[in-house]
Amino acid sequence: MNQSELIQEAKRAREVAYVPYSKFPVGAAVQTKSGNVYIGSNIENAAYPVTCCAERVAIFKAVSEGDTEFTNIAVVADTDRPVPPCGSCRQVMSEFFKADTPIYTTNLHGDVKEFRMNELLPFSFAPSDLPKDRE
Ligand SMILES: O=c1ccn([C@H]2C[C@H](O)[C@@H](CO)O2)c(=O)[nH]1
Ligand SMILES: [Zn+2]
Repeated sequence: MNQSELIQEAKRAREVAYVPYSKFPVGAAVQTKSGNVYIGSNIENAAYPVTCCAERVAIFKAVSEGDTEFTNIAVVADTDRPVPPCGSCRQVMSEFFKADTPIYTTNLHGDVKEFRMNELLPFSFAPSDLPKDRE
């Protein structure tokens, strides 16, 4: 799936966002090496902090299917500039994405800004930072 098709999938996900509190729907679509595409939308909760962002829903759907090798992701919201993924989602992306994995951020005006993983979260805490001598 090419960039514009992936963005279309993210827009489709945005349509089913569960956002009764913020009324701010976000959509994401992530693609894996196996060629599968997983879509996610933000899912809010009356206990507000329990909310999960669209990006993490999409990534967790893939990982929960054993599909953990990602090639790219698209994120869309109705923002003036292409919507920047939050810090928590960047950390989750960094667990699975390579340093050069493309992240397409966009909005409903058709603005697209492409980043690499290491641009969105440089000097990230990584699995390799954990101590190795733990049982
Ligand atoms: O990149 C982003 C930024 C925000 N949100 C969600 C979280 C919350 O439901 C709403 C407002 O922050 O948007 C996402 O899903 N992705
Ligand atoms: Zn987020």
